Amino acid sequence: MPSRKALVRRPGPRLAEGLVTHVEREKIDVDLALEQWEAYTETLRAHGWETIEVDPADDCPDAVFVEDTVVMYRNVALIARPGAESRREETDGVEEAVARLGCSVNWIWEPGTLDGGDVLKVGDTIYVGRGGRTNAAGLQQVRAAFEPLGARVVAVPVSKVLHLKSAVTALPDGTVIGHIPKVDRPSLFPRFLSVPEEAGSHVVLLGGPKLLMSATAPRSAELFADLGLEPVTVDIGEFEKLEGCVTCLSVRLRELYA
Ligand SMILES: NC(=O)NCCC[C@H](N)C(=O)O
Repeated sequence: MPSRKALVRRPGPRLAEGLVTHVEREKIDVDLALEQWEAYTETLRAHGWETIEVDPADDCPDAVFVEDTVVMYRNVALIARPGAESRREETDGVEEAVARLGCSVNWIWEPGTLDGGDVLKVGDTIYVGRGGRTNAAGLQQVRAAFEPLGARVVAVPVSKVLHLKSAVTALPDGTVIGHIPKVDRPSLFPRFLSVPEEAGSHVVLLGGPKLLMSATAPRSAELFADLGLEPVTVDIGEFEKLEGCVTCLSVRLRELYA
């Protein structure tokens, strides 16, 4: 049976010091962030996902954005090497967590850098964003790790947002969605649907027609509902102030066979 496990990592006390690159810094309410994180993880569980908490990394302000630390393809966990120095130590606990789950573990090595947020999988196509956090060596290492397993790696320029998945994600049928002003090259995707709000570009596939998305994109949610999908919304406002989105707060492990 394919698994339905999701790695998550609770926000630490230094969350407010998290990095901001493309947005103005705003004040973070750490208690509210924790409440939002609890509600996010509860929503995953309510939709059949077993959440597995990675050990906290309280010295790392951005550790809650666990997606950036590892990329899963089949049962292989490729441990990232974050593009921002301040995030490098976040991978330690993640390495242990995936090894404990029985994943085969591989690593991005220096001089490669890669943030998991730059990797979008659509079936066996793996889009890798080449932008502020992921360099050419990192991209090449993703090819070396996953192409022998049957993946096709497609490089995508990213200049307008932090990560590839800040610009685009995909619907259950593989259609890539994005808010045009934030997408460098929509023509790289075989099927592309534009959405009316930036936060509407970010969906986590919960299974079947259900899409987890931010409450700040009501018009995009309406568009998805009109297409027969079922948006499930969460408030992640405190994380959005740090350029986080619904995708970056978890890593779903869908292809582990227990
Ligand atoms: N995958 C993601 O979208 N991650 C968000 C990371 C936000 C964090 N403040 C950072 O700049 O690294």
